[in-house]
Amino acid sequence: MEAGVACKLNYPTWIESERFGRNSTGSLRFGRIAKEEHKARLVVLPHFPVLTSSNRFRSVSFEISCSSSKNFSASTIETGSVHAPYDEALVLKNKSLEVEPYLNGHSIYLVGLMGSGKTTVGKILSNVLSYSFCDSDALIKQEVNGMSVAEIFKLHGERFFRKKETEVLQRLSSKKQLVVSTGGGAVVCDVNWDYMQKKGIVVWLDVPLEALAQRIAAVGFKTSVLPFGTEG
Ligand SMILES: Nc1ncnc2c1ncn2[C@@H]1O[C@H](COP(=O)(O)OP(=O)(O)O)[C@@H](O)[C@H]1O
Ligand SMILES: O=C(O)C1=C[C@@H](OP(=O)(O)O)[C@@H](O)[C@H](O)C1
Repeated sequence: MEAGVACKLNYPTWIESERFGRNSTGSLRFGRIAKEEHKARLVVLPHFPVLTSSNRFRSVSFEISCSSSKNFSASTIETGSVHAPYDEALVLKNKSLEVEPYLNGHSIYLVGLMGSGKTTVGKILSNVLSYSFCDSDALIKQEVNGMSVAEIFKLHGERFFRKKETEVLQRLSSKKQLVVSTGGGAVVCDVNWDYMQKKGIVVWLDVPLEALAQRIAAVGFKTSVLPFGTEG
């Protein structure tokens, strides 16, 4: 199974480390379609030391493991460390440029919980890679006359929203050179994975829950409230 492509995307979360203690690590997991009949999953686990005001540069260690399907246990294929400049966006930009030659135009689907940074990271990535940025929630809203996600859930129910979400991902799956910020719940539907991995690479922004809570609290639930337990 092709595992030669080991992408090293670091997604630092040291901003959270400052606020929430000294154990935060950032991790970035993404899948790479090795061949049509196989799906490879590469997992990149960068480990970030905590930001200290004195040092501009820190060594960021990472571990890359690879498995040939969802079920096989991943084996570590590479570990190492990079000297990361402090600017988070710059780290992301530099790593994106490093990864770009391996992408072969594959779209990138960012998944993760609400507040994990799918939109923020997605816009930086699309800019650096000269890809088009898409927000699946925004595409769904366009189809329902600009109604907010909360209004869609309230008026039509979650089942309606999930159906629209799958239709949007199906349409995007035939396109290349996209960076797609998916909705936090897109991963709950298996067929969405098939569409995202058809011509794309799925990247999971795995942010510590404490940091997520702070971010969502800072922007307020009104932006993308999810009336849990509603069925449409
Ligand atoms: N790496 C980060 N460190 C700190 N705050 C972040 C980071 N990435 C995103 N945020 C903030 O978290 C909030 C949610 O980010 P957003 O990109 O909208 O997440 P999502 O699209 O996954 O819901 C925003 O206020 C954003 O500025
Ligand atoms: O977690 C979820 O199920 C949802 C997250 C939201 O997207 P964001 O993750 O972009 O907020 C939005 O798709 C909707 O409220 C459903």
